[in-house]
Amino acid sequence: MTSETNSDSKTKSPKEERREDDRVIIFDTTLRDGEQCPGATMTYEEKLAVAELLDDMGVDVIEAGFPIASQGDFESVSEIAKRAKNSVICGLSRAQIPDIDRCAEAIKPAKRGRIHTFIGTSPLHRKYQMGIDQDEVLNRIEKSVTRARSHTDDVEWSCMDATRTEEDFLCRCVEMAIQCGATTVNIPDTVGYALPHEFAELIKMLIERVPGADEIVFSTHCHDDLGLAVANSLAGVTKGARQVECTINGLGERAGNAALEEIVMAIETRSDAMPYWTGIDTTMLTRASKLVSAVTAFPVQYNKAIVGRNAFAHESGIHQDGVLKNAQTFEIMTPESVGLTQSNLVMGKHSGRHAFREKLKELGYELGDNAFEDAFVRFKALADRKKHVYDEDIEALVDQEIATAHDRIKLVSLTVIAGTSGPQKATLTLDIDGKQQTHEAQGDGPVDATFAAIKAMVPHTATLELYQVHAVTEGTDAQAEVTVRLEEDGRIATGRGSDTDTLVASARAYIIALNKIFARDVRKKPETMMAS
Ligand SMILES: CC(=O)SCCNC(=O)CCNC(=O)[C@H](O)C(C)(C)COP(=O)(O)OP(=O)(O)OC[C@H]1O[C@@H](n2cnc3c(N)ncnc32)[C@H](O)[C@@H]1OP(=O)(O)O
Ligand SMILES: CC(C)C(=O)C(=O)O
Ligand SMILES: [Mg+2]
Repeated sequence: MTSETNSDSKTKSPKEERREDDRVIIFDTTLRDGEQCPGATMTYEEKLAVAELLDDMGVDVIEAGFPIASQGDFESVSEIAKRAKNSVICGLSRAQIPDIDRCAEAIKPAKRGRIHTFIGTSPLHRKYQMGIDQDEVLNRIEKSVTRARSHTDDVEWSCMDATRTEEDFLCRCVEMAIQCGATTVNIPDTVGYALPHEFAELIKMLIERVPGADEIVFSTHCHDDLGLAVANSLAGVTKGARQVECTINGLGERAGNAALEEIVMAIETRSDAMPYWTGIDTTMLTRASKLVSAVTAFPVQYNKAIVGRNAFAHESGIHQDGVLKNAQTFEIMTPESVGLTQSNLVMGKHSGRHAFREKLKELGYELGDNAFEDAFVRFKALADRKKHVYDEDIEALVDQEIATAHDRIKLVSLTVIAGTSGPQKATLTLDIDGKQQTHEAQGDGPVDATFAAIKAMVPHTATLELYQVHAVTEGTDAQAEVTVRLEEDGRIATGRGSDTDTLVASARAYIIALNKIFARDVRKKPETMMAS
């Protein structure tokens, strides 16, 4: 790599020069492996929305779920299969006939469907997970892949824990899968154990040694336990793998999977050093990241490559100076290439009303004159205290104005009767539009009773999509942090409440989410809001 590799003289291979052999198939498993990480469960509608975006973005294969896992998973895979325009829709199944048949049924509506079947091959998985020997593993590969091929021509087979499997045995397993009709052989680093040079050698070894290897596609599926998932996947590609399994924001079991956005942008940005290419519309990466973060309620870390909020931010003077003169001094890719419509407006205490109005417009606010003046005065006060004012600060500043002006509901007091003798009751006092009201409600447990009391006093159509409790600290006096997600007309509002009393935290979280829904309605009509 020379200093010129990322300069004006950098030569990217034009599209027409791209060789079909160098195309890397992007297999997204956000809806399957991604959803397997604790707390990332998505609703049916959320899965459909994510799948639609992945399809539009040019993802080649969408692993939509594990159909035997639940009726819900079956239905979402099936609906995604029905709706997909371009992507191949894939379902996962163990090396068991009922799993495979259920998967085949789920992907049936797809224009192009794939069955993905897997089995553990390592000594640990053979002995402890399944209690079977090498011959039985081979027998199950034969039966499962053959069964999958009886349903479809597109069959992927995976050797779970491949990187801790004896090489000779792994070769025999891969050979068996190919003989029985697997068209893609996926090599998972299930526990994120491999180092890049080892993973590269493993792919090379399999391609060189296994008969029929040149007839099929080798795939990588790397986990990030040592932070090497992307490096390992790319190392595999350099030795012949042509499918990479990955997820948006790197979501997935434990530390996650290889991040799709990082794989795609590494291939795109370093096309001077690697001949590979993908079919992904990179300008949709930011949207995809935001959508997955919103539906899973998993925040994206600020310094996350490609999609973190600091990924293209420059705050220090020397960097700002360089970027203003030529962005390439400190940027190896443009924000626009990943779909960031980055503003040239750097907001600070020296900004004036024109810039502030433009910024508000860009963020989707149109305030009346009085509201604008109020917001501008508070923005100036904030900029005096803060070194850099981010878009989020301005949004919070204006939203807070809207929220406080329209904080229709406030919690005044809550008394709950719980325990085994039942019925569980909540007596709740709320301040609604400045007037105090009290209501007693019964429920199926104290949380249900509390929410029933809120619903009785503040009738609304939003439905409860998620209720989650986390202990912020340890011990029986821990602060409980409750997350409540409400859905109304396809839009989500999330509320977080904390208190040492879980029920008070629950009531707070619900009320915050409700207030957000009311504030949003007002935000749709800014002038009305300001007039009120
Ligand atoms: C590395 C990965 O990501 S693997 C995918 C992990 N994802 C998931 O597990 C999510 C979905 N899973 C589920 O909903 C459930 O685990 C189900 C429906 C698949 C199975 O549920 P259950 O029948 O209750 O079994 P349970 O999950 O407790 O145990 C797994 C069983 O599958 C067996 N098994 C595990 N992997 C495989 C495989 N690839 N092929 C065949 N059998 C397997 C285990 O040995 C165990 O069998 P046993 O009951 O004979 O001991
Ligand atoms: C099911 C397989 C592909 C998997 O997720 C893994 O091994 O990590
Ligand atoms: Mg995995």
